[in-house]
Formats: sequence, C-alpha cells, structure tokens
Amino acid sequence: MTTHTATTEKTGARTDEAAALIGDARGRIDALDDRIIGLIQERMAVSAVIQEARISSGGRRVNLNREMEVLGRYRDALGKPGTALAMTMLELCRGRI
Ligand SMILES: C=C(O[C@@H]1C=C(C(=O)O)C=C[C@H]1O)C(=O)O
Repeated sequence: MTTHTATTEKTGARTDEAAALIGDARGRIDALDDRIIGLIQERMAVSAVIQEARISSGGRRVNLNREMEVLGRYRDALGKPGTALAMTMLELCRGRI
C-alpha cells in the first residue's frame, strides 16, 4: 500500500492535504482528550473528599440540590447534551443512585 492510500484510508480524506490536516488535528484532539480525562479523574477525587466528609459527619452521600446546580451550569454552557454529559459525570463521581 502506498503512503497516499494509507493516510487517506486512515482519515477518510480524499487528498494528501486533507489527510495531513486531519492527522494533525486528531493529534490535538487526543491531547485534549488526555487532559479532559485527567480533569475528570481530578474531579472524581475532589468529589470523593466531599462525599466522605458528609458521610463521616452523618449526612448522605448525595445532595440533589447541589447536583441540580451542576446540571444547570452544564446545560447553560452546552445545551441539552450538556445535561447528559453532566449526568454521566455525576455518575462517575458518586456512583449510581
Ligand atoms: C461533591 C458533592 O457530593 C455529591 C457529588 C456531586 C458532584 O460530584 O458534583 C454533587 C452533589 C453530591 O451528590 C457535593 O455535594 O458537592
């Protein structure tokens, strides 16, 4: 297989120029995804500290009023899919309810 067909097949592009642009931009997306995953893991750790403090004090793991605030922030910034994203993130941070 030539270099041309290898790069275009991998990216779906029909020209070498487009394949090069896509390959470069995908590298940036991979770097962004690594950072997003790291931030989510950091958020999970901070959320766990809060939940443990609340449970140790005799309270409940979950605080629905606060979760509504979090959902609202994501919805305001990203629209309806933002709400779905925040719900998944909350599940990662406090498990299923
Ligand atoms: C982290 C907290 O505890 C839980 C987890 C939340 C979160 O990860 O954002 C939000 C509300 C709670 O259900 C909190 O009350 O702030």
